[in-house]
Amino acid sequence: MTQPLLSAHNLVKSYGTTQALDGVSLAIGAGESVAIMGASGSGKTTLLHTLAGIITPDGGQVVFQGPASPVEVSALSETDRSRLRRESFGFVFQQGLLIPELTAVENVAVPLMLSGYPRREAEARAQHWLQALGLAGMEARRPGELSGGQAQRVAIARAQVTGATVVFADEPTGALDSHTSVDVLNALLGSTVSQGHTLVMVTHDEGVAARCSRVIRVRDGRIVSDSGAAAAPGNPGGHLNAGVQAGHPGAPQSQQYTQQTHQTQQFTQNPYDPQGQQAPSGAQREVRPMFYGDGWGVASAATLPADEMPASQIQVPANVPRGYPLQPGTSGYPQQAAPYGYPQQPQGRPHHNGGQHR
Ligand SMILES: Nc1ncnc2c1ncn2[C@@H]1O[C@H](COP(=O)(O)OP(=O)(O)OP(=O)(O)O)[C@@H](O)[C@H]1O
Repeated sequence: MTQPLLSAHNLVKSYGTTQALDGVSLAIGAGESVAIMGASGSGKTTLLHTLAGIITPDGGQVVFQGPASPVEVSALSETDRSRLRRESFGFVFQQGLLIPELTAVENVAVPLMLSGYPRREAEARAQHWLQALGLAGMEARRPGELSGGQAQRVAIARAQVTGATVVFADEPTGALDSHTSVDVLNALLGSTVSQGHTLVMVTHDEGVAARCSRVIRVRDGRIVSDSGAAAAPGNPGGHLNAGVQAGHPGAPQSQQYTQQTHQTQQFTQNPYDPQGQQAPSGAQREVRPMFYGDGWGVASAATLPADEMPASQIQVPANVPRGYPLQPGTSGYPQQAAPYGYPQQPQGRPHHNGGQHR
């Protein structure tokens, strides 16, 4: 590994008296598939969420190598972390966490719409992804009309549609039978690492972990083994928990983001739908705010048929800043071919659409 794509430096996180992370350091390169394993309560999800900028650590740093410069994820404002998650990271969870009122194609299109793509273009890209993942003909189905494996493939399409550099998955096959698990895992690996992207996945399944290029085992909030530790920069001896040294190239002085005193945001078990958030202004009907694909979205109430849901109901709050540097198509953004027929990443910026989106 020359330059880590994502690195953690001495991460510490406590919940009350529970030490969920106790000095975790690691470095992950582009194109790696990393399985995080460990007993229940060992800190796997906390580590995944901290790497993804969902949880802010009490101590330590997470650095993401953006195309322009390294970004200290753990020091970003909540708004900038949300934008980073929305535009550079993808998420797949055990239960998919699809929006039940929306069709498959709408679910996949939402992250693009949140990034400013007009609905038609977003849905066209979403449709390509659904087809690539073997879901042609199911675009108009709602999550309740899909099998568990199909719903997970929709979730994978949603995670990939923005051209995410890193996909984080938390037990993506945990609710599936073994046959369906293989299908979903093939889809996940084929759409990420096969395109040079990175997959970081929590799993209890040794068979799933065996398909990954690297296995990290966690116990009591510490890394106890790492099959890729020797490859980590600054860790030539492969010492556990020693992944990256202080003074790493991701030092925050080249930070392009607005750094603010970050607020600790308490997430519920569903990080897509945290409590206590205010509905964005301008909502046209009764809505519930959704933290969707790590952007703000507005899902219609259950009474609103999905086919009546205009793009204008999916809005980004006014305080999301423009000019985010990590755009698909930007110099430095991976532009590798899609060897398995997966759609290419979106190119360039979306068209303006009457100011409904940023
Ligand atoms: N929001 C929270 N509030 C309080 N304690 C928490 C919270 N989230 C996690 N914990 C505790 O932190 C520790 C690590 O939790 P975490 O969910 O990261 O473990 P895990 O390895 O992913 O577990 P599992 O495999 O059961 O999902 C556990 O003891 C857990 O009870």
